[in-house]
Amino acid sequence: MSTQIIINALNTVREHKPLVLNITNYVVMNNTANGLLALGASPIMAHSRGELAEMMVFSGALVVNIGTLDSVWVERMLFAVEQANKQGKPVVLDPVGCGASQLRTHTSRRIADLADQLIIRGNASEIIALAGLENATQASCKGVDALDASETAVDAARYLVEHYHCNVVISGETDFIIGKNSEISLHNGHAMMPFVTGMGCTLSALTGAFAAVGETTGLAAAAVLGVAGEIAAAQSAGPGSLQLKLLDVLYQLDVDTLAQRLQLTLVKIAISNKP
Ligand SMILES: Nc1ncnc2c1ncn2[C@@H]1O[C@H](COP(=O)(O)OP(=O)(O)OP(=O)(O)O)[C@@H](O)[C@H]1O
Ligand SMILES: Cc1ncsc1CCO
Ligand SMILES: [Mg+2]
Repeated sequence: MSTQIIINALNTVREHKPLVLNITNYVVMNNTANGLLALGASPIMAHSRGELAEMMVFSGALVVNIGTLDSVWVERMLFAVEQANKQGKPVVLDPVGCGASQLRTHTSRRIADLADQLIIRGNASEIIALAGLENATQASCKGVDALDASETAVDAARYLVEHYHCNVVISGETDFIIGKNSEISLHNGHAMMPFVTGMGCTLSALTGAFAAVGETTGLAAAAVLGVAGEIAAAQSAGPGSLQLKLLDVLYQLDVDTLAQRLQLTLVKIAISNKP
């Protein structure tokens, strides 16, 4: 069932080419725009207050990535989220480096509080820091790279799902897609992937493309990037080639290869007695 949802979502993105509005960091603007194009979606990077409201009208989703934050960007991000809410559009939050500074942690929480339809995609350290649970094992967050295994962030992700009424994707060697009604672990990807900067940011951008066509769990993006990443890595001598090869593989990825390679496990499915 999950496999079919992923395939349908990829076909729909390619058919509809949704516009994804990104307020993202200086490091990854190029990677993530190219990732969206290779997937079959249409990126726009914008952060001027003078155009965000207009652009949100015809964008399918908003991706807010706090990677190179400063005071001007904080205000713009909150304004953009208000516009997304007004238009009934989903918001993907990438809380890059959450926990590394109070500014990042505080801003991530303000954005998450504000967004009506929210998906959070972060690495384990960011998810643990964002949740800030008192009994959490201390997340080690010194910068933008994860220093914790994704498994250790599952309780934090569950807390975020409840607290912000959102869906959460924890990326890492195993990705976890955590929602109110289901939890899925995904074992695709390749150990070379974290050696390319912005791989997680690309995942968040792709999450925006899928959300724009109604796949708001984050599963399809994690599955597609995981499979594309492992195929690309197998053909790459190192991170330089991987960064380029990934775009070719995303562009060429056919749904049969995707389905054959998927390694996902349904961890939990909610039992509901509601009709
Ligand atoms: N050790 C690994 N093995 C397999 N896949 C991995 C591994 N580490 C990361 N990935 C994959 O790489 C992608 C990015 O995840 P990662 O957790 O590295 O993001 P991130 O830390 O937010 O990256 P960045 O901040 O540089 O954008 C995901 O698709 C994830 O599944
Ligand atoms: C390296 C880096 N620093 C701020 S954002 C970013 C890209 C990966 O998240
Ligand atoms: Mg990241």
